[in-house]
Amino acid sequence: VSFLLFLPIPDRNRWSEDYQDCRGTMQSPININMANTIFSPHLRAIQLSGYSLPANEMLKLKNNGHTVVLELPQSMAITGGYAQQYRAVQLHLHWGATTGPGSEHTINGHRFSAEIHVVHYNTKYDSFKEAMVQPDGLAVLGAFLEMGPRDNPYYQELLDHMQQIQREGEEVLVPGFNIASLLPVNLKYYYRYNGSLTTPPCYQSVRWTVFNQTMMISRDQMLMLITSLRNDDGKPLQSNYRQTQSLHGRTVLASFQ
Ligand SMILES: NS(=O)(=O)c1c(F)c(F)c(SCCc2ccc(C(=O)O)cc2)c(F)c1NC1CCCCCCC1
Ligand SMILES: [Zn+2]
Repeated sequence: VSFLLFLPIPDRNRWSEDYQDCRGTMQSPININMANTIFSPHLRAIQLSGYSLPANEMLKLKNNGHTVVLELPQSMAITGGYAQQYRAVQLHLHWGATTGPGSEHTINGHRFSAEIHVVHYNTKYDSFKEAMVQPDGLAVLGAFLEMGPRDNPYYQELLDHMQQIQREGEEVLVPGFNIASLLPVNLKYYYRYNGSLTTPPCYQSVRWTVFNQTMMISRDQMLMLITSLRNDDGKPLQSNYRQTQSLHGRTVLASFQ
């Protein structure tokens, strides 16, 4: 038994892949091969409630060293498109660098410029912390961002403040706005699969929705996103996406044909 004393004890603060769930068989992100998705007519349009926040509701925007996180009130909820109701926790982004794109999910092997994740927890659990270890505990809405000819005024609500949180740990308060404007207008067309958090502890507790419609922001806005933040080493916070994981036989459903 004495050799057990010499086993390395994982450092709880190290966001590394030595958490056992990170080596599980239901990991995210994944490549979505459109030819292998299954059309499911019972997948209803996603319904959002309470997403339009008044300007006097201030939200915390934080550089946590890995991404930019906007904390969200639990008054925001998913009320359609899932079997149960989910309440919002936070949203954050994944992006690349000037050398290449940075979405987490890929479609037919194509990586998009960036990806937004809006994280929610199942209200059948008392708290997010309790929910995030349950198989039906979390719902994350994901949408791809691409570069287009015009500035996106809704993403500008976040990008306006990135210069104020350049260093890890810095945070700023931003006025509320309609968070639904960060997601596609059409919430009917999406992919659905069971997966995980894409960062340690990699809990396999996420019912993923990846929208088919892509959001457009301008080239200048994308540059702002990929050049504003520094990580805990003071280096540019870029390409903060995890490699795609094996499906291990999982099926990806599509709400459209
Ligand atoms: N794609 S994702 O949803 O898995 C995801 C990532 F890929 C992420 F990379 C992140 S950020 C990395 C995890 C982290 C690090 C520091 C802090 C802090 O100092 O407060 C907090 C979290 C990140 F925050 C999230 N989402 C989080 C999952 C991690 C822990 C619970 C918080 C809610 C959702
Ligand atoms: Zn994410």
